[in-house]
Amino acid sequence: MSLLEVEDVVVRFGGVTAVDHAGFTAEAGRITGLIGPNGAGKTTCFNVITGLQKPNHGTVRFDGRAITRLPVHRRSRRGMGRTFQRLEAFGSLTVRDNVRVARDIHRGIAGLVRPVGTDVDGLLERVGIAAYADERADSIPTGVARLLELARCLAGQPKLLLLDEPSSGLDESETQAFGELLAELAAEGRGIVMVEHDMELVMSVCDDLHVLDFGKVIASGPPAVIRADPAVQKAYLGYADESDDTQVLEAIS
Ligand SMILES: Nc1ncnc2c1ncn2[C@@H]1O[C@H](COP(=O)(O)OP(=O)(O)OP(=O)(O)O)[C@@H](O)[C@H]1O
Repeated sequence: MSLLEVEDVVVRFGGVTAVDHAGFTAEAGRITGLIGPNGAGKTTCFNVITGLQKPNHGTVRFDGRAITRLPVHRRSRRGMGRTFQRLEAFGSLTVRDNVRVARDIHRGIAGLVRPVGTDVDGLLERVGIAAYADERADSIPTGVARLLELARCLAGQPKLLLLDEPSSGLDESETQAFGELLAELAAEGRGIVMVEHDMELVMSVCDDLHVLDFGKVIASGPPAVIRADPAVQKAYLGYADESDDTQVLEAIS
């Protein structure tokens, strides 16, 4: 049994079929990449998994149970954590208080009455931003803010982490350090699924990849297999003139 199972999911927006009978899995202890050209349906899949988007058809199973009809907060309680491409921290709070609030909210009423659980300063150390603990979140560099997003997500002690464009705004050395941190977090048993355009990061850090094109999963497998898959190369080659995907051509060819 996989930690996450997405089965035959369809999402339509009027005449647009954003996700077209897509199915894929993600395992505990592994990093799974969801990749594909712009508009392929990656974010819509994330929204279906986390409960922000109701599918027209299909099932999502998490940790052995169907969650397709559960609201966002109940999926979160069951151990699903998500970061967003747009940074979501509270700007007027310090970095430490942002993580503290995330932890206490996750614990619900119990968290507000008796705020114990995740060691906030330990978490800041863990992701490498302890030096910024007392800074306001709206004054920190983007690279630190990305790590703060991750710390806020980890504060809920998720079994599955869903990361939407986590390396966006990071420079090369920050991206490399981030990849190493993700590998450590997965090695501790968490499942990680990420949507990411930085193909160098994807190819170096992911254990498994699923490639979406026009809402369909056109290939699944380890990075070496995906890189050599003619259908994947064709899907990206069709978008060769779009700057975002230029890197993909370099990475997969
Ligand atoms: N709320 C919406 N209403 C109408 N169409 C939508 C909506 N959300 C997404 N779409 C369309 O669904 C398709 C898939 O979009 P989605 O954002 O899931 O793709 P993506 O792979 O995440 O793209 P990107 O890499 O550019 O973020 C696109 O054609 C998009 O225009």
